[in-house]
Amino acid sequence: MAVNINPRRTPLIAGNWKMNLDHLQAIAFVQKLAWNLKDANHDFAAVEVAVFPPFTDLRSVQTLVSADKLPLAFGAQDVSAQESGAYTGEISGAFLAQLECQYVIIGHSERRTLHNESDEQVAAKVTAALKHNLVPLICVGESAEDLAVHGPSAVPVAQLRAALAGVTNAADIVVAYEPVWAIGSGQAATPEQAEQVAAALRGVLTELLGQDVADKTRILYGGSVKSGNIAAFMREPNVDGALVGGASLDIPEFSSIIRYQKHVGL
Ligand SMILES: O=C(CO)COP(=O)(O)O
Repeated sequence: MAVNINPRRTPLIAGNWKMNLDHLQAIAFVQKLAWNLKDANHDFAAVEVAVFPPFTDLRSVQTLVSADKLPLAFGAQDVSAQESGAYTGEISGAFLAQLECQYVIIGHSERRTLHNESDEQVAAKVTAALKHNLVPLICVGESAEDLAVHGPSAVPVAQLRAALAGVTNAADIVVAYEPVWAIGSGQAATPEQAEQVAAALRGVLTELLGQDVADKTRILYGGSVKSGNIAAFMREPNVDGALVGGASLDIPEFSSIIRYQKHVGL
């Protein structure tokens, strides 16, 4: 099996906390995670680590990361397509940039399904993120029904095409392939399935943004990632990391996922 050694793409292990951990819990969590990784001599340049707390935690996380110079990236779980104004409950990319967020998750399946987010809204949010130099972490993925009807790649490919509608070829983006049926189900995709879709997504990047951008853009797999299955995903040539939900809330488990190279000797 191929080992992921593309030198242009630093693997990224990202923790999507969803609606978990308040700002006080976030401080304790991030501190412990950083200590745990430091104790384990984690090489952050070799495998980047990012956390995605709820909006209300971001200021606390920013303060901690900055004061203690923690080598952790962080971002928000969503962003408004709007800049400012009468949009009750929305959060501008300008505010996230002020909080030194590096990333923002856009188009997570929970936003698409629970909040009816359309491909057009996802594209507008991607444009808004890039405007503020936030790296959009664009989520795509098929439902179980899509999988049965269209196979694994069709819907994620169409979603990525739509999300990139306003993107020019200089953009720094991250793509996450998260099959809806694998999220929170304990039933991850097989590494082969993830690779097949990731390769198709890289084809879309090549077509729309050019070879150079496609070569350096990280494509993550998400959906029931655990310490026990991460290494097999990371062996796939087009899988450059993981977007981890439930397992990112358990420090030893998340740390073990981040340190996947250690326990498989990659
Ligand atoms: O939705 C996810 C990350 O964004 C995946 O969640 P789980 O890792 O809990 O399956």
